[in-house]
Amino acid sequence: AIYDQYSDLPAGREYDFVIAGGGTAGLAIADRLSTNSSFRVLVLEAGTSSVGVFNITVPYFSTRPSLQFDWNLTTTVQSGLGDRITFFPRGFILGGSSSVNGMFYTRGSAADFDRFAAVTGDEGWSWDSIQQYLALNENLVPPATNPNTHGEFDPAVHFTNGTVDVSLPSFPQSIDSKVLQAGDELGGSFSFNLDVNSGLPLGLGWLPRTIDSQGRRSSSATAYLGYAAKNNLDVLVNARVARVTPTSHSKNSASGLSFRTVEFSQDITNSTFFQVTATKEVIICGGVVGSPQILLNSGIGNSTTLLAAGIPPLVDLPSVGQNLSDQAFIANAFLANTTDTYDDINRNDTVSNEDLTTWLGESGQPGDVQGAGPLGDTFANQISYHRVSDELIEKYGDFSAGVTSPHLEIYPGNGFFIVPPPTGFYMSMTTVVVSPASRGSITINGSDPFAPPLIDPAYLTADFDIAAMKEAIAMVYRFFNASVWDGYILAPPEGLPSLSEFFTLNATDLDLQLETYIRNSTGTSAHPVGTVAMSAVNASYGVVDPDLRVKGVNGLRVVDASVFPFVTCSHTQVPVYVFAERAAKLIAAYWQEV
Ligand SMILES: Cc1cc2nc3c(=O)[nH]c(=O)nc-3n(C[C@H](O)[C@H](O)[C@H](O)COP(=O)(O)OP(=O)(O)OC[C@H]3O[C@@H](n4cnc5c(N)ncnc54)[C@H](O)[C@@H]3O)c2cc1C
Repeated sequence: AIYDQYSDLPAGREYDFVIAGGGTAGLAIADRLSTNSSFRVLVLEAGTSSVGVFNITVPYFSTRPSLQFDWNLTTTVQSGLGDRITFFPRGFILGGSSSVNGMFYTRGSAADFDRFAAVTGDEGWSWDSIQQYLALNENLVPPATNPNTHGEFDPAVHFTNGTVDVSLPSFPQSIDSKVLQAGDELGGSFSFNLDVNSGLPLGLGWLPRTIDSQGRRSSSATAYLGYAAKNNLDVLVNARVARVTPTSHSKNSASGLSFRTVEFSQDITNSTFFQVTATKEVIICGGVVGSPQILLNSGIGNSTTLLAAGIPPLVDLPSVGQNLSDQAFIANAFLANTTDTYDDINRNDTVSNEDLTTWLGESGQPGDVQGAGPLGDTFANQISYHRVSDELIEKYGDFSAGVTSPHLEIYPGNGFFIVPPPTGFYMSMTTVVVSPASRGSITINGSDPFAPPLIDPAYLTADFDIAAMKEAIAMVYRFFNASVWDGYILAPPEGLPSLSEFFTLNATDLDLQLETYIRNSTGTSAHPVGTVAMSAVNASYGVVDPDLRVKGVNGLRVVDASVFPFVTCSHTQVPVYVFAERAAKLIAAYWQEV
């Protein structure tokens, strides 16, 4: 069951597994482990319950982020972004970021997973090996209102028996046919790809999303946890983990320490802590920020910096918090010659209310909706993936996972991204550097376990990243050069040249304009990874081994986006589910054997 107060948990209960963080990975693991009725599982989630939260159920409302369900973190001053600080969204609710994300279903490339296998020396992370976990996770269903999706995906690469509902777009956008026509006309890297989730994502294709057949968000909370009906699974919300502490000595690990006790608080304004000890393992699933923060608070990290922060170092693992990789993102909004966009939904209550009535359907009951109309869908119907030019690769090297893996993602949106200006109708062409070279870090800010950490994604600090973003924006202009857009685009985003000027400006002026625009406009794609990176068993760097056990200690694993050594070329929820599914298997197998 889901509990608000520690005192409400069943008295005297012992737990085999304590999971710190009830997010995307945490709830998937909790569900899988608790299918074994002899395992007793406790999840500690810092945020609130997701049960009955209407706004996160309606897919399009993901464009109206609710600060109540977010950690409200910001980055440090970003030198690559003209010394700006930027918002760094993370879900603060059961389901974690899967409860607030944009619901794009993208797996990454086969090469991404093969690279994971190569750097860890564990074939179990290869593309072929992870198909079984994709199958456990994906439940491809017809979209709400059951439109014809023939030709929008390749059924041979999808799965229909998994846990999270996945569907193709349900609501046609007025730009759909133009986008596809432009791709046909231009060919090249905009050539049609029947399925960007086949492992070979290059090209332009349709975008599946984690939305169910009734047009509702399918998250780790709705799909894996449900209402937590199993009596061997307890979930405590409003429970913020401060640290893990050594429980007993063991001969089986390098440091002799076994971290099986979790210290947490239900009121971070006073320092009352509760402690709970796992008889088998603690699994940290706090995400790319929470997980390194918990480890560092526990004295697991770079001993020198821990001492400086006033924390007694217990295990010297200098990679904790390092290697932060996020994809630079710009939602380039062009003024368009139309009134048929999404813009009014987020600025005109009459339109929004009508759309909500359509989404609710005849019953008008949130639990029994039809999910029709724009609110039952997310904000993009297609997506495209591209390589940068050979010239760039020669100059800077190739930061992608391989030649069939992209550096850039571009996707059209039928409106201004998130909240539009009061007037005007827009078409967005979002550009993302999906294989960044920049690496940043997350460090704790002193010894207060709940003080927000210092988050430095180091956006655009590597020359490759800004050069790649320039190529992405040039691709957008080439895209709009297709004849199907004649007269459709009226004006560029502020700071960019008009469609015709772009091709006539001299190279130096154009480059300068792009540089300024990009540094002023870039923010997070919300896909950070890498701060508790996995590495080969004997590697001199990294934090967890290929089985996701924290190196050099006993009883402690980390499973979430923080363990990816590289960001996949995709949005990151599907890879997180893959890691959670495999981790659950590894954990269950380990404890069944011993
Ligand atoms: C706004 C947004 C939009 C996104 N859009 C997409 C998209 O469209 N498609 C896609 O594939 N990916 C998307 N992503 C990325 C994707 O959702 C994340 O990569 C993924 O959900 C991360 O999973 P996780 O398990 O690593 O972390 P989370 O899901 O964030 O889970 C971490 C959990 O741990 C909890 N926690 C943290 N610290 C503590 C602590 N000290 N004590 C207790 N609990 C703690 C958090 O509250 C949270 O519930 C988006 C992310 C965001 C934020």
